[in-house]
Amino acid sequence: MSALNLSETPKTLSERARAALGNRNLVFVGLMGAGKSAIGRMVAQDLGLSFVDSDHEIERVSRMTITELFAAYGEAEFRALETRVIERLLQAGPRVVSTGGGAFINPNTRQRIKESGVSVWLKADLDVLWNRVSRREGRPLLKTADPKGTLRALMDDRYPIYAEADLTVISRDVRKEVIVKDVLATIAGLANKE
Ligand SMILES: Nc1ncnc2c1ncn2[C@@H]1O[C@H](COP(=O)(O)OP(=O)(O)OP(=O)(O)O)[C@@H](O)[C@H]1O
Ligand SMILES: O=C(O)C1=C[C@@H](O)[C@@H](O)[C@H](O)C1
Ligand SMILES: [Mg+2]
Repeated sequence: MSALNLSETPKTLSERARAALGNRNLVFVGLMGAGKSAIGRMVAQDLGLSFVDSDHEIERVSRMTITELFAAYGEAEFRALETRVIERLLQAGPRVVSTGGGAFINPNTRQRIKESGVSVWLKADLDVLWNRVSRREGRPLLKTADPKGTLRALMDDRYPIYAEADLTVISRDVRKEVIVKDVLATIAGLANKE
């Protein structure tokens, strides 16, 4: 029989995840609709860290929406701005950073994320993503004749790259709190691997 150590208070899941993260940023990557913004904000709250979303930060500094930026300057300029903004956001950690869907695809940004934090890929299947993104405008890459086909093509192109993230959590149709708990448990599990 093992002795009960009363001096050690059991840590909560959030506390264990926070300890495993240490001084590193937590960076969410994945496709549009995966839940990076929604889940990232909730995880930050549980970890007691500040939260920032790169799409929102880009809109704030440019005083334009992402749709307006794409229309006025094109995707290449948007990507250049995104790279600079994320570089800056990663410097002020530890914090939780949710990135735009294309950010991790850029090799420089991917390298910076690898250096400054723990990355979590929120991975979802096509129908989950489609269900979520088809409800809201504001995603210029999906303004095509066949947006669901475009989303499928983005999955084919990008999933091998998102797979380079440190951790993967399946984003599915369950309550957001369930996904948050999965994320925290996966981060807490890092402590056993490192
Ligand atoms: N587990 C979930 N259950 C139900 N709805 C969810 C879940 N996760 C996210 N959502 C909803 O799906 C929508 C898309 O999520 P969110 O905006 O967080 O995705 P995103 O990954 O940030 O996408 P983007 O790359 O376009 O910014 C939001 O309305 C969000 O509230
Ligand atoms: O997947 C993408 O490339 C994008 C996703 C969004 O978060 C925005 O950053 C923008 O619409 C581009
Ligand atoms: Mg988002």
